[in-house]
Amino acid sequence: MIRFEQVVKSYGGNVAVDHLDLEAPTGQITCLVGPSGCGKTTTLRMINRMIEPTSGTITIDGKDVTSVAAPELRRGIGYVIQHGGLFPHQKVLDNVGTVPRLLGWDKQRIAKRSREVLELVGLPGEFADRYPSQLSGGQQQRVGVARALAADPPVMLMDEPFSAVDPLVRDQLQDEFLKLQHELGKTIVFVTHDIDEAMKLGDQVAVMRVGGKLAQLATPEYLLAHPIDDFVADFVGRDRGYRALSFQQSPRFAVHTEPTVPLGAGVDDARAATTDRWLLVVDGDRPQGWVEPQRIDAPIEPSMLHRGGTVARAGGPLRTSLDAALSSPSRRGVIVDDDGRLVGTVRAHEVLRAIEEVDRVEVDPHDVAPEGAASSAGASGSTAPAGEAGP
Ligand SMILES: Nc1ncnc2c1ncn2[C@@H]1O[C@H](COP(=O)(O)OP(=O)(O)OP(=O)(O)O)[C@@H](O)[C@H]1O
Repeated sequence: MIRFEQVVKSYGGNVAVDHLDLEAPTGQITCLVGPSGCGKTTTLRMINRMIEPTSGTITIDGKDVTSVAAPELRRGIGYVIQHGGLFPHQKVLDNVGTVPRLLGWDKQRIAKRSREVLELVGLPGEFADRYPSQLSGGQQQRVGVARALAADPPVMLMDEPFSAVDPLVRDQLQDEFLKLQHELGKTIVFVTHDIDEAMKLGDQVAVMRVGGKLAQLATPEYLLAHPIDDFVADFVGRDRGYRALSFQQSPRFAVHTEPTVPLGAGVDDARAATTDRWLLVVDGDRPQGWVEPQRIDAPIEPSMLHRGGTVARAGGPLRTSLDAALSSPSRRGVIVDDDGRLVGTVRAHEVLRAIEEVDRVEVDPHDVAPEGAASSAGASGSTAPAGEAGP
């Protein structure tokens, strides 16, 4: 666990981080999020002593970070920054081997491990001999992650690692990163200014306000349900009720059997299959898209399918089921099992009924502002430990 106790960093008269108390639990992702200049990067860099605190202590697993020489400390902590922070004149393989080299590993072991972590982040062998400029932004970012992982440090610090890539690639990198973390279980502190990213990645999210104060620390689900004050509520966004659905698993609402026809079915078969305007087309047991039987005049082929509409996994978050229903041309959301096989369909009003039946996460009694506290409950930081914040 990484623990901040009353940590202050000031530059002359300016306080960048103000009496910060924060715990980043072992094996979890703690996201630091907040407006520009609120002290996120300063907080992160104090962990590996790239910045020294003015006062207060930071410990990793109970050990004060100042008790270890800074270079040695840094070798034991993975660090990833925007654009990957790669050395432009070194090949990918050499970039990845940076820390193992500093640790004095022999060449063979460094090369073997470097290839192994590159594989882990989805960059097969052929990338090893390229220079960073010969990679896309997303690939450079992956190399940055591989480099941080090379010596298998228990702790990783990540400063806006995915913010320089376009939204689609970012989404993909985030998904891969979560999968990797699921396997590796590192203790991660992750700085981002993007609340969606923080909510997606964080086991817990620390919202900071300008002046370097912690406004609230809680699970994403808890933050959405119980923002401590207007600042946090504004920051987590106006559509937070809807977003909170991402964290609510679907109760087992009834899924209806949906009439289907296979790809290649003729006009008559399609018209006989349903009296509804829309008909679901499948390939084997996998949904492909919708057609309007009354509007087709030839056997169904892929180009005729209306593919608008997401599919939702049975038992997945309510938000995806609602999305599936609302985005479907038939207004019936397609539900599939874990292998993508058709289970049936659901309508938006049925999902909404299920939503009404789900309890909101309970407020944590420790989360209430003490009598006479300054204008907001979060003035001295409010923490709802991840363990206590679940439903
Ligand atoms: N070396 C420095 N000298 C003086 N002030 C600094 C220094 N580094 C940071 N600051 C100030 O400390 C405050 C916190 O900066 P920090 O970079 O930690 O914020 P941040 O939340 O990471 O911001 P951003 O999201 O814009 O990167 C800011 O007001 C910044 O101007």
